[in-house]
Amino acid sequence: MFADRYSRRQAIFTACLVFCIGALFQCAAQTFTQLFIGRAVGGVGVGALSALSPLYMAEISPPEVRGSLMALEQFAIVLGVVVGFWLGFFTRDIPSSASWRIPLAAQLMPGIILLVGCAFLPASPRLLVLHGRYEEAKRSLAMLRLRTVEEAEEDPLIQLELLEMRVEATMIHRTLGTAENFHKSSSVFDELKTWKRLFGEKYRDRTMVGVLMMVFQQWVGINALLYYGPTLVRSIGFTGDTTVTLLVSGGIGIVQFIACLPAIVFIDKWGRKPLLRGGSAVMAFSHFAIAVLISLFSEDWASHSIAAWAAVGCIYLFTAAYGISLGPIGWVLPSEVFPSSMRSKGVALSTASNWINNFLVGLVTPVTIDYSPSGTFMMFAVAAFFAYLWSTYSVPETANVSLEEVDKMFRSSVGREESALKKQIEENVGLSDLVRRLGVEG
Ligand SMILES: O[C@H]1[C@H](O)[C@@H](O)[C@H](O)[C@@H](O)[C@H]1O
Repeated sequence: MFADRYSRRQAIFTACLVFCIGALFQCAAQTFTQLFIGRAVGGVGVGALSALSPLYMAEISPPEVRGSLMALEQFAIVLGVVVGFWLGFFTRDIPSSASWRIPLAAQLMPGIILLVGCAFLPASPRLLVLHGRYEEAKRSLAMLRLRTVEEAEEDPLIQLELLEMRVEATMIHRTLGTAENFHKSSSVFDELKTWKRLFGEKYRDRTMVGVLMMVFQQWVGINALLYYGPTLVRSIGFTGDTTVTLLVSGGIGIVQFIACLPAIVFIDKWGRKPLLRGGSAVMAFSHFAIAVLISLFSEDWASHSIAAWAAVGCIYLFTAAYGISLGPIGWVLPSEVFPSSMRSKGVALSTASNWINNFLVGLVTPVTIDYSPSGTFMMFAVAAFFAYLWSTYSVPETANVSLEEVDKMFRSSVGREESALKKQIEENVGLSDLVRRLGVEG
């Protein structure tokens, strides 16, 4: 709500401030309750930021490199996972509260950088267009594409981007009311109505893409490995030294981090779908192999050390496959599938799905490991298999198309009347004309 009514920047700044206050509380905590309150406040900030960042990045990126730029979010998340783990690892033996205060204080560093950095973030041109502030939108887009305003006026590609945004905004204003209405504060009832639209006929498909994306991202079990790594590693035979189990599970973060790099390079070249399909297939295979190895050898790992190492290899294989597919794409796809009018709410819902499922996996995993370690890996294998089917049959390819064109992919099922209206608007704002001219010149 805040992100739509004011600006993406203000919303990011506020969420970041909340996060920093929470982090300060945590590292200065004197009692468990204070630590708990600090975690809760920090959690509110990070929850909001995890929805706001992909939303903002999708809106400012040029289509050809949007996937790579957005995959940087995953890069940053995993960098945090790795730094957090290893900082905790190295400070764990400090014989004072510094052992946990240092890792908790480390959060403040990226928090403060972002807080200061907000002053330099250009406004989202899409939101400005939606608010009817065309001149500012042009200036902001020029800045984002490293042009002066005069150059932007001459550049047909920037003009095309701006016109596409205007067409979409006009469509939205026809359905939701004027630009002023969009900007004006709405009642709780109006807000609820907009949320309800996410589940109506027109947006249901996209809502499913956003929500399911995160269901699969979580249920293939990445956080089970990150949270319960040492326990899971013990379940595949490494029962001795705690340092070994910690090191193996610490390696999971590093593999995920390294795997993110090819994702950044290939996500726009190869597209989202091939990465999702290939990644899910490899994940299903590795989890399945671990489940089989556990059920064959768990009675006597000591005399089957090769099998135990093969299982560790499969854990790393899974992590690499996840790190190049569901990990980064989970943060890319939801922001791409929604039109501007519904993007902030759609992405917020997908992000909520991420955290809710993350929480559920965290809750369920210790119980299932206790009951059956091989069954636990089988459960993740099944989730990865469904992710494969879903990415094959339900996911649209969003690589290299503008957000407005993605909108068209879904609209094709929404009806002819609307496309006729859109054509009319395209004529009115001069988009069709520009496209014709570019076609002739090209
Ligand atoms: O994309 C991220 C990443 O893969 C993290 O390691 C994981 O902890 C998050 O839950 C996930 O959303």
